[in-house]
Amino acid sequence: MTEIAYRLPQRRQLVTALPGPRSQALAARRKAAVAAGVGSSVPVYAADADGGVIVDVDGNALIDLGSGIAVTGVGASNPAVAAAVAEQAARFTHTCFMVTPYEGYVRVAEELAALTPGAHAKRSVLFNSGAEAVENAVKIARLATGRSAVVAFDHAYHGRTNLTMALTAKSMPYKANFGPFAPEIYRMPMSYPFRDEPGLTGEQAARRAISRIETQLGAQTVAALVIEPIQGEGGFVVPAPGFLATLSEWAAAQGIVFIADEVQTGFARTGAWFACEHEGVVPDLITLAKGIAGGMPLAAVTGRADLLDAVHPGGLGGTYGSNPVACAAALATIDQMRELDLCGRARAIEAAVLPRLRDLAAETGVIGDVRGRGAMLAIELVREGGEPDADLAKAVAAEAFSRGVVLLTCGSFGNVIRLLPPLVIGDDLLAEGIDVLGESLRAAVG
Ligand SMILES: Cc1ncc(COP(=O)(O)O)c(CNCCCC(=O)O)c1O
Repeated sequence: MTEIAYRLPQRRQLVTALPGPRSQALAARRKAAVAAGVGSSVPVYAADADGGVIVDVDGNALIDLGSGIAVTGVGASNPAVAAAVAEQAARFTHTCFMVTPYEGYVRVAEELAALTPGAHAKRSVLFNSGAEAVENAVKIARLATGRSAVVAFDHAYHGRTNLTMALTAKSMPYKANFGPFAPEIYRMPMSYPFRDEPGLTGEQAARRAISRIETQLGAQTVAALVIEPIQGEGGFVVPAPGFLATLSEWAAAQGIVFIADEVQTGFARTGAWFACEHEGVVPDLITLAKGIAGGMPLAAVTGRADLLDAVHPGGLGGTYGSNPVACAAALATIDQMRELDLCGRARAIEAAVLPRLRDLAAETGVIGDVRGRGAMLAIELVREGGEPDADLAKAVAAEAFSRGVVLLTCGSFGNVIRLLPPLVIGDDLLAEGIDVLGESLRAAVG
């Protein structure tokens, strides 16, 4: 694998209490200026970041196992991405593609057509955020099918806009008191092997959902089925083999648009360009964001040309969608993913980390499930009887942070510790991060 040259020392180093004085001062200023509704996982403020390290404003170097929620796979200051951003910004930062178009958009769309699953004719439309992409994928499916019902799944997360909140399962903090929500959204049971009845196969779980759709809605009323191939915020739920393929085949037979939401799973994160590939599923539409542009805000709906071209001229767009600087970042990011073989690196991360998580499970007895693919891995923490232990997950993340590791939790029950390291993280630093996870788990369990 290509050697990576880092700009910052790839080491964990704490030089003040956490948070240090500068972070504390920033926290006070934030309180007076930033909405209280915006949360942060850690109480320190970033000053620099490179590879697997985030340096805070007090000089503390932390191991990053979050990648800004699965975004900085190529690193938070990848030199090729930074150069592409600077070069484009020096030429023009914006003309609005709906006014004066530019090549960057076209090149990104060409890349997405080539990279996403399926050899069929594809089109893309670019946006700024994952939620915007999901919103528009549903718009396209409804227009193309003339139907209005949309199916989402238990534990799903699709965004914070009104429609994507309706698609998202967990109320607090994403939906509570923000309703009423968009109509015609229907929630079906997910394949959640750890919490399903033992032995339920992926196909059986899919048939369970299909039966409810047919009984409660009627397949012919359904425009789209929206699903994350591996659920992210809902707990890194990897459906049983066959679940996605059974749903996809059934949807095709019913004229239902199969939308794979790969905002969190896309762009090498799971060890393939897209997680659908692991299950041999070719989605009709795929929504993309996060890892696409090395940290610059860009999102996309890519998929069947007949669906996307069904929309009337002017029916899709937005002022900033496909910002040219973000497009330049995306092109550089995709090149870096190829050059550094980040799909291979994600698979290597899985091979190095999953066995260690399983050892931790055997040692501690508080890990009910170890799961994930590539560099999207998780442990689900439980009490004696298997009930979710969100308090323990919180305590582990806090303990890890106190030791200089940024670790994220997730899950419908808040009891999942997730690992999302930058795909460019070095082996030694990653191993140290997992050491700290183990130390933190032991300390939290007591
Ligand atoms: C599958 C999937 N679809 C859609 C989205 C939404 O993407 P945006 O770019 O945050 O709008 C996500 C964003 N996930 C992180 C949200 C963090 C938070 O807001 O608390 C996702 O994971």
